Amino acid sequence: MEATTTLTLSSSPAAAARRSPARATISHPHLRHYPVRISRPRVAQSLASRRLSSGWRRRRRGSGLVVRAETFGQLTTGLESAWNKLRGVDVLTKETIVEPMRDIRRALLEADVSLPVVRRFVSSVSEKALGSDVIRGIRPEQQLVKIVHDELVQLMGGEVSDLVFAKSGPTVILLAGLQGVGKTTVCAKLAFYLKKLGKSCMLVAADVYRPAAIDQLTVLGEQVGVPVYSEGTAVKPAEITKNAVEEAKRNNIDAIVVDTAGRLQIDKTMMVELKEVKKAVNPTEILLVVDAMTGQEAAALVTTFNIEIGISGAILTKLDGDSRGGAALSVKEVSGKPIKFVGRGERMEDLELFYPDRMAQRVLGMGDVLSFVEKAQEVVRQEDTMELQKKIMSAKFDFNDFLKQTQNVAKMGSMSRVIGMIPGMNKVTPAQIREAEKRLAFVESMINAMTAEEREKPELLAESRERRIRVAEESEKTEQEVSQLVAQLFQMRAQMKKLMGMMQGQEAIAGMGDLMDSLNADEKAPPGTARRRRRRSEPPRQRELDAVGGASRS
Ligand SMILES: Nc1nc2c(ncn2[C@@H]2O[C@H](COP(=O)(O)OP(=O)(O)OP(=O)(O)O)[C@@H](O)[C@H]2O)c(=O)[nH]1
Repeated sequence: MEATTTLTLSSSPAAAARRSPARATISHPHLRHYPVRISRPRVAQSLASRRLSSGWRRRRRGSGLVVRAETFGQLTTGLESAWNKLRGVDVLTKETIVEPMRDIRRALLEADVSLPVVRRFVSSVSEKALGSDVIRGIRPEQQLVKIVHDELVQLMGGEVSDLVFAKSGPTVILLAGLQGVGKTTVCAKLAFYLKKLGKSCMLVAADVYRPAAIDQLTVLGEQVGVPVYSEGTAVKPAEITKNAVEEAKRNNIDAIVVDTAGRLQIDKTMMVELKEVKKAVNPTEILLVVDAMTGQEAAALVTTFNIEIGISGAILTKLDGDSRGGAALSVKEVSGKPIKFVGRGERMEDLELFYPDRMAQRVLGMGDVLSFVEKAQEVVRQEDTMELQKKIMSAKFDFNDFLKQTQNVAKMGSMSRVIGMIPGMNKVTPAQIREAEKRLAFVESMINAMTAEEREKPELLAESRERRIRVAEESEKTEQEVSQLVAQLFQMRAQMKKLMGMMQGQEAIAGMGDLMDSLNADEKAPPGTARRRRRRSEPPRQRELDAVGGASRS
């Protein structure tokens, strides 16, 4: 059964002249889940009140983190109160997430995301928050930031949706959109983008109702250095576009971008005209240009155009303005069509591919926390911990584990930027971490020179000087250095027992500090010193130490 759309428009000519909002109620079977109320985009308002943000604003939060916020300042702040509600909370539970979820819901609604989208989002975040594992060293609020980030990415379509190019013949990109949304500017920006990709391009003036639009396109074409195809205002847009495709073929042009007429509101003539162009040239891409400042209305518009003519995606303009975020967050979810590009200013280079991941980071303004959580997840896998715990319990911590742990500490080094954020880690200085990274290369070469058996049974090395000499020769280190490494492993076994007690919660990361001490300890100490120091802490097995100590002396 073919779907039908009913548009009920109510706007007096006088009101239209004043550009007051025209209301349109869409009823369509596909919109069952997303009842939307469309009002004509607040074009005049958005143009008049455009307050361009001055780029990134840096703010320092109470937590001591440097947080960045861009256009979605209000949304970012709203979400921030959700994280704040988790201060002092140890774990995410049904009870502890009630308040933060309420804040997230409020923040999204205030950002003009439609209610059904917000409901689904909040329920999905709650589910993930309750089902998430406790990760050592990560505070509940940091965990929630990460969950919300991942959900935002999904909400916006997950992956970047790049332009599609025709397999043969010129790629035809048809642009549609209401008046004043930035369509003509986008035409030129796209041409600029295509040129950067090394594609030849031509602009097509198919807005036959406004001679000024043709002039504007001609000027912009000159600005970006691409030809503009025009047949004036007397020919039908479908005809012009068809002829333009032929012209592009003759001149071996890779892509054409077609500028069509914008209207103050969705009307039948506009849709019919677009359908005719579509039928005449079968465009590779049909992109609807929408104004980000219109919030969820932008998402509803994309839905309507998709139902009416079938589009391949949307371009969101004026994201540098007062956008609250609703459009960027809702378009994909509501319409099923991806946002392909975003406009962030009036210059030709201000058009970028839409990356859901980057956008989510911008919304949250917490890139640092996110990369920290990701890195910590990578470094401190729970399974690894369990495995390590078992090994320590059975005193089987060997050179393979030693290497893994050393690598982990070095990995943490790459995040020394956020070191202060890690509970218990602030006592480890970035300089120490850098030292650990250097040490890793040193240690790795010796461990690589060991046989698999020696790595698993360090006792073999402790008991045999020949083995140590062989490892030293193969790794181009001194025998003394190898002896020291072996001694260090046994020392670590002893210290690991201490670490075990701290394996749960934040304390475990603090244990990394001990690990660091252990790695750095005795590094420059002469053989034998390690032994004395060790006696002060928990002593490892005497036989092992004697063997290594003896080896050092021998
Ligand atoms: N700040 C900002 N302004 C933009 C952006 N894109 C377009 N504009 C401005 O928006 C105004 C309208 O852009 P046009 O390209 O003329 O819009 P249009 O959709 O072609 O309008 P009609 O031709 O009337 O249908 C111009 O002043 C553009 O410079 C953007 O991403 N950011």
